[in-house]
Amino acid sequence: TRTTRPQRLLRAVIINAVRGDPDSVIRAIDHFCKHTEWAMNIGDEKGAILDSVVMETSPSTVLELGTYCGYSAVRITRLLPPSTRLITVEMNPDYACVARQVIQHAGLQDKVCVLEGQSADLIPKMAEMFGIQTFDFVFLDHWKDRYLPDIRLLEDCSLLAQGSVVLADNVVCPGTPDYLNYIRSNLNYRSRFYQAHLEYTRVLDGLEKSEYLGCRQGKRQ
Ligand SMILES: Nc1ncnc2c1ncn2CCOCCNC(=O)c1cc(-c2ccc(F)cc2)cc(O)c1O
Ligand SMILES: [Mg+2]
Repeated sequence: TRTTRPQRLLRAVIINAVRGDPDSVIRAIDHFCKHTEWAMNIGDEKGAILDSVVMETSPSTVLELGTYCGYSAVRITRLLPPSTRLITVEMNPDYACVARQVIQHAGLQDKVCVLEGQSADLIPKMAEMFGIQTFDFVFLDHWKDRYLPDIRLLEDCSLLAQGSVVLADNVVCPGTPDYLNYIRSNLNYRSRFYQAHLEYTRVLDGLEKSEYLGCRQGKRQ
């Protein structure tokens, strides 16, 4: 049977990227997506915004929802201090398998845990599984209609602390209107929109960064 797009992306990484060099893995994927085959990685333009938010947050505990081929896992993890780990959740086993190999090619396999399963099932088990209390940084990049239920679930599981940062991809394209409405009208968050473009295209897209302010009452009128 024909290969899948993630398998063709992985082959491009193995052929073109230097093993153990995360930046060459990022460059190889962006080149593949620009010149060979589009794929739904955050990409270089939005990726640079992701980098800057990770660096300004300098998180100790990081959660990513929606691994796909591991591109953003490599982008995030290459910026983390040695003792920090990324937990990334992917429900598609074929994507997870490719992501583990991309992450390994980048030499970051000891710093990333790729969990297979539905975010809704795994979030309530995170604290117990990893012996953590809260996440300093959360990156949302999975099903766009899961952003809102999952941010609520993170709140209900007390996995956000004052100062935690949540960064959401694709808030314009494909779009996450219910999430944006919730997070922008909620006094427990301070949000900022970063205008950009859908990866490897001229279509408008953007990222929404939201800082959790702790649990205050009420909604903005
Ligand atoms: N743990 C979990 N729990 C639940 N669900 C989960 C999960 N883990 C994975 N999944 C399944 C969803 O995985 C992929 C999600 N990402 C996207 O769908 C996406 C789509 C586009 C896009 C496509 C076509 C266009 F024309 C224009 C834009 C662009 C992007 O940047 C995207 O990120
Ligand atoms: Mg995305």
